[in-house]
Amino acid sequence: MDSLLTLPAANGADIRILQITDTHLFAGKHQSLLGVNTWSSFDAVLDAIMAQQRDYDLIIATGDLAQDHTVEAYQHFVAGISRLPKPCVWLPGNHDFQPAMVNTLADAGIASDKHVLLGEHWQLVLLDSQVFGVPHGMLSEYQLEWLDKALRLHPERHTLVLLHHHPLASGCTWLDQHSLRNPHQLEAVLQHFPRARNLVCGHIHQELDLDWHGRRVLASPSTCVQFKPHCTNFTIDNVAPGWRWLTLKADGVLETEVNRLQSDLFRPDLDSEGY
Ligand SMILES: Nc1ncnc2c1ncn2[C@@H]1O[C@@H]2COP(=O)(O)O[C@H]2[C@H]1O
Ligand SMILES: [Fe+2]
Repeated sequence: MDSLLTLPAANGADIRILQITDTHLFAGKHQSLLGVNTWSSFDAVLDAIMAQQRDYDLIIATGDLAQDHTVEAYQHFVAGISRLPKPCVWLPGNHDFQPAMVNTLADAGIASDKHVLLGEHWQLVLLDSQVFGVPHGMLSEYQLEWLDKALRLHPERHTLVLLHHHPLASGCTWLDQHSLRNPHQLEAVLQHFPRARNLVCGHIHQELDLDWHGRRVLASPSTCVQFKPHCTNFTIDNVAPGWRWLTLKADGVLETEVNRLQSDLFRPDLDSEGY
């Protein structure tokens, strides 16, 4: 089992987390995805987060950190995220290339732990739902067994489960063909753990807050291009890059808010038909 990271709550009992997702960085800092320079938009998001001067304990990076499989793209992620003076944990998305990702992030001292104990009352578990080479997700038997084992260690803790792929229909037909293919198996594990009530994902580049079998599933904007909610076919949204704040309260309540860049510097090419 992956090692266990333990972080104290810096501010009383509440835990505050910053989610960054789907940075889609390239080897070249000049390169763009659907008309958005992904390094510049990530950098602008980091500037805006720093300007907020909020206190927080941990950063979670929920996949698709690189678009082009290169070590250089992960080095750019490291250079950016290192501007924020907090620990970061991460999981892979469908576009990630784990041989480059694992080593580059580890070499930079970014924790590879997938089970994090947060203060006295909470824990995070980070899952790998990548099926290499395809956009949809699947949790392997290994991942499901590991999740079960991790949750059995601390069933009394309130739990946030993180994975890249959304486990339920998002309302975008074209994205729902790329969802997690075995959500029933995830549900079968989670049903034994009533305190595992909250899930956070990336992948769908939009803000969502949905009920899934009595659990809460949050999806979050990308730091680059956004997809328009409730569309049948591929549709880019003309809203700014964003990030999510989460506050985990001692009694198990989760409070959250999405923030976006105020500038309109990162407008995508709305006529693009995919990538
Ligand atoms: N036009 C399209 N139709 C369907 N899927 C697409 C299209 N363009 C891109 N995709 C895939 O949809 C995925 C959604 O988010 P990702 O960034 O993981 O990667 C995207 C691509 O793999
Ligand atoms: Fe993705």
